[in-house]
Amino acid sequence: MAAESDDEEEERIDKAWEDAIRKLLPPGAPLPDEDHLDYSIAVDIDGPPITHPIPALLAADPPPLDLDSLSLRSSSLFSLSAPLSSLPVRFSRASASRSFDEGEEQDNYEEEEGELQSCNSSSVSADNRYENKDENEENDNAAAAAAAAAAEKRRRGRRGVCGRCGKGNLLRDKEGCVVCDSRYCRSCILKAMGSMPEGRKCVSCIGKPIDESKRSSLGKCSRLLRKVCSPLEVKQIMKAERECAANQLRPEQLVVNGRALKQEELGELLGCQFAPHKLRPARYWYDKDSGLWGKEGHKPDSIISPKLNVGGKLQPDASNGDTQVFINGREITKLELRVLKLAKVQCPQDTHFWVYEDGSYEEEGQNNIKGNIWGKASTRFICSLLSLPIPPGDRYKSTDYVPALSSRSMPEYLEQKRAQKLLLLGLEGSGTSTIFKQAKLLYGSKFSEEELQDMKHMIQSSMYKYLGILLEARERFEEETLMMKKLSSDSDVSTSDSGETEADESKRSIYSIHQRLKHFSDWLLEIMATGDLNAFFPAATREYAPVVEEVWKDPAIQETYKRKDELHCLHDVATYFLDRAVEISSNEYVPSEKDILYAEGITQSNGLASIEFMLDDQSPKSDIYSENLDCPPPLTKFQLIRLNAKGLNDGCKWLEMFEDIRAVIFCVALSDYDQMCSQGGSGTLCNKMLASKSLFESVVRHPCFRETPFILLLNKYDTFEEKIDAVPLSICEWFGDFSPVRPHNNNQSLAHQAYYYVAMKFKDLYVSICNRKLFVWQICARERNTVDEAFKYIKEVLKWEEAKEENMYGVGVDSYYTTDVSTSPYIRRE
Ligand SMILES: Nc1nc2c(ncn2[C@@H]2O[C@H](COP(=O)(O)OP(=O)(O)OP(=O)(O)O)[C@@H](O)[C@H]2O)c(=O)[nH]1
Ligand SMILES: [Mg+2]
Repeated sequence: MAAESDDEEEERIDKAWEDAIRKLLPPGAPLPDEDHLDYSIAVDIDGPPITHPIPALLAADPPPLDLDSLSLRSSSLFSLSAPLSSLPVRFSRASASRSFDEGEEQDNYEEEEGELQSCNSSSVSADNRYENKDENEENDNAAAAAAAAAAEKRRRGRRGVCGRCGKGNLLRDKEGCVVCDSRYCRSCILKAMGSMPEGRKCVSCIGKPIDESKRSSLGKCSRLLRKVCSPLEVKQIMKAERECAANQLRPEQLVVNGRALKQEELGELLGCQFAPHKLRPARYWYDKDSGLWGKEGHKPDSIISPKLNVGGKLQPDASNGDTQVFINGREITKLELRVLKLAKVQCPQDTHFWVYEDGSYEEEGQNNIKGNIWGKASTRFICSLLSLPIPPGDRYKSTDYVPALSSRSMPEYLEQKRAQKLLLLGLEGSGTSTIFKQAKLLYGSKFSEEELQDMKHMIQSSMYKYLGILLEARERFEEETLMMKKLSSDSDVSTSDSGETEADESKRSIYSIHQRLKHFSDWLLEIMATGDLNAFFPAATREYAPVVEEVWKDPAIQETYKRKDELHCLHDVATYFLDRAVEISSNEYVPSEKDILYAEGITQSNGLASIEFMLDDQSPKSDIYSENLDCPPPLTKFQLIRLNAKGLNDGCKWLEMFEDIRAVIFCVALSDYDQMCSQGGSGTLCNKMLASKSLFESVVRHPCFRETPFILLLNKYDTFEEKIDAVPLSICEWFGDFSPVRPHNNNQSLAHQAYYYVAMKFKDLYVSICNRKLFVWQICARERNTVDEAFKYIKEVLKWEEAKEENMYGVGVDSYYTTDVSTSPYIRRE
């Protein structure tokens, strides 16, 4: 092993870092405190290439910083111009990801996190994932004590410095001990950890149990270790870290059905075909007959191999259910009951079911199999949405399932791996379905024949809907105009000679259409009034296509369309589709990708939609590598669930159905700031941005999301940019204090300043509600690459949050909130 760094190199790196930051700041501005580096608003916009020389951050290994390759342009950094020097540095993590040396940046990121949490000593716990107090008390064992000692050490020590030499800063690669979390710089790691017979542990920690919060990182090598050890050494160290006796879960750390396991039970549990994944020291319940498995006091978490001889007897209150419906003696939870009802299982109170491992069930004592709970695809879909388990493999399909004790194959393992759920929400028209469809096109499967057919009907129906809105408005405008005409002609009555032609003329206006089209119009409006549009179309689509085209081209309708800003329900895609009425109406029409993206909605019913996809876990920002350096990066499974705005009515009741949401992605259309929509049943008009704000608030306040990170996607930047010069942002009363810096004082465009201001308004609102950090990203959902970038950012945020949860890096939350909007230079100060 060879440690090459020395003090001079350290100093040089510090200096290079400072230089790089200084270049991003206006001349003379002070360097921001490391605590104030903030990655939570992301911008990625075009701008002139950087003109200053590129600093060589890291000279030899890895390669030097290459700003040119990064699209990190001077204009993509906001809040860095002269009047902003008081602000913390903020820049896009995605842009940054392309700007910094990978490992360096990832560690910076983690270290910053680590930094932040240490300010909040109360937040440090052995494992903040444990959900109940009892568990914490139970787990008050050596590992927890070690973690507490480590936390104390972190609190005492100066942040970011090496635990041995005391040098360095937050931004430098460091490696931590898996027992006490002391962190060492490149120069000291080998001296502090020796030959690492049990993996990354200080010499004094060898033999001690690991800090449980680090279990998931066992065997995952960091970049720093790869710098100081050869690949073979890294492999051996990682193997030892995973496999050595001191680092294994101990049987007494697992309590199943109220009894701590014995060594042989632990062996049976870990060696079975469908073992519980991510086992941690905790109390679990296990239903041996069905294989259902969960944390004590909670709903089932997975279905593992049945009939294992582990733990005590399953208790009725194991999952804390209160439904008076029992499965194999356990009172089930409300969520399970809901699924049973959706699966059409009759379950009045005091029903006791026996459920077998394949999902077949019978009422206790009746000896008569009534059906299979998981037999229907719709039930499995609902289970997957509600984070309830379904039997692994095809168990629910066959009754002759024979548990095999070995041969756990990789695909089965992957199938069991739980998808990370992302809930996508937003006001109607904010762009959620466009994002959903982009994700499907980017990462999922192609649209099937059936989906395309559905999309085609959706587009055809929408086309008639747009036409109906226009025809209705035309009638109104015609009436208004004729009324005005009449009023003025009444006042001119003494001077005019009344004649027949004039009387006719007084019944016509620019909004009048030909009598033939009028019949069609009346008929269509009548159908729309009965709410029967979808039932009638698209069957009649082809027949009426020529009339639709004629109506659309009629001057009266074109005049009406000119006043589209007054038609709040008319979407701007109306012209995109109406211009092609005949083509779209034909039998042969197949929607193009562009049509699919421009169409409103995902399916005709446009309700709940969900897709699963895998994203590779490796990112330019990550320094976690699997032990096998040659194997492809691990994949993370995501489930994107899109709930449309209608599903959020009724006080967001639907949201209760979603547990285990890893992140809420809230979408807001930036261009909504001057738009109106009708609110609730009353039909009163309300500014759309304010409606978004109030929806956002109610979702953030929802008890289900108390611990869930939020990512705000500010969409439709393209339309926003187009209109911001003509329509002041302050037209929306929430943005009344927007005060842009004049262009000659500042090289940020007005749209850019306004975007930043809106982001800060939402961040500030979020902090005021839940005192947490809101992550913000800008997109144009119709442009695929911006959605791709957004998902990369979301993936990073999740990793960041995970690192925080696992309490790996000793972090505090306070300095997140230095982004107080009152410091924004774009706000007028009285
Ligand atoms: N100009 C522009 N249009 C966009 C953008 N994102 C979405 N749209 C369009 O806005 C319209 C509405 O977007 P949707 O994705 O259907 O909005 P939604 O949130 O699903 O709303 P509902 O389905 O109506 O509840 C569609 O025509 C999209 O093509 C964008 O970034 N820029
Ligand atoms: Mg839509």
